[in-house]
Amino acid sequence: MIEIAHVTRSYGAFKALDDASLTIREGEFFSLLGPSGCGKTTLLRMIAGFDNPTSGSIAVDGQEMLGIPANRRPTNMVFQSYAIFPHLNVEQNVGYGLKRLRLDATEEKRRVEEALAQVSLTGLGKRGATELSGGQRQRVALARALVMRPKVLLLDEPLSALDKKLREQMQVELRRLQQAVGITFILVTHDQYEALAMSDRIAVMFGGKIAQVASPKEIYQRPVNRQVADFLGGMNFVKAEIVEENGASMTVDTLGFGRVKTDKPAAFVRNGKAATLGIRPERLRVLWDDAKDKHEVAGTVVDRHYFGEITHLIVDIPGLEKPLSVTETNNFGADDIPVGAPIRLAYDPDALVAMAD
Ligand SMILES: Nc1ncnc2c1ncn2[C@@H]1O[C@H](COP(=O)(O)OP(=O)(O)OP(=O)(O)O)[C@@H](O)[C@H]1O
Repeated sequence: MIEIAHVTRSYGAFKALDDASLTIREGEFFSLLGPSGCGKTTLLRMIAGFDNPTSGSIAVDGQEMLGIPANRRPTNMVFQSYAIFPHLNVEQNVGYGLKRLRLDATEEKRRVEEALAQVSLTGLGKRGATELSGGQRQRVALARALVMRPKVLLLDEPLSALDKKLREQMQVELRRLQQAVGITFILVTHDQYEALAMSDRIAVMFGGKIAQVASPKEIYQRPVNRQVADFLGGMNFVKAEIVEENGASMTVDTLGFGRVKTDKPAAFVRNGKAATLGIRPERLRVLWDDAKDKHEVAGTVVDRHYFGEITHLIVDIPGLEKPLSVTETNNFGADDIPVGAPIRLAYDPDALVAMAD
């Protein structure tokens, strides 16, 4: 278990990390997600021991890490630029860190073999480091970290140099590997899909602060504020006025959707009677012909964008400040709905989430 408590890292007056607190559980695949410059790499480097907090503490399994050099910590880092040694072969690259442990030759060989098998590189041990594809180099870098049997593996944008197909394949593999070896993985990424696809939990960061920590589904469906909602994909925002609050739910009035009862997230910050409701574009469904739904809004299609398997419809709803963005599959012909056509959209009130502005 990793306990990050009130960690701040200042560069002069600038705080790259500002009072960040976070608990990462043992065996968890945890991602630090946020835009460039939000402080995620800074945090990862401090866990690794390559940098020190200006204040605050970082503990692994109850042991304070401050003052412990990187090579004495139960962590190991895989870098974005894999930094494998070009003059060594795969085996030598993977076994490099083991030299320090002075294992006997058989044991060293066994551990290298084991690490190569974990990343599906069995048989490639004698290959030169320069005779590998990008994906294979990435695996060597992973094996080189795993061979040290760290308690925590730290990954700094490890897939960003790979093309899209390979990246998606490696995401699945990394996730499978993490489950197989059972050690804690902490991944730094600015790619929301990568974080959603791989993680048990995600911390979303902005400007040196942690905005939300939750499961991928919770982060996507119940973002605590507009910034988190926006970063995780498209979101329609609707102005609302709170009529009644009742524990975890509340009733709000909107001009476009009328009066609706919605969930109130635990972290909801009250700002008088005003609130913002969010609904993801794919949670609005086109109602065809005479189909009826208990919850529907009616409007006019003002724009249409074709994306092959899906169509994006922009729908003007009377009373709403901004038109709604709707994602519909093309199974039923959403790609043929003409601009200017009247349209009705069904929604599930559960898909409307209240958030702080
Ligand atoms: N040595 C340094 N001196 C001054 N400022 C720094 C230093 N290192 C990092 N920063 C600043 O701290 C902030 C956080 O940097 P960090 O590398 O953690 O961001 P990041 O979220 O990982 O972004 P990226 O995805 O671009 O790497 C940035 O604004 C960066 O410019």
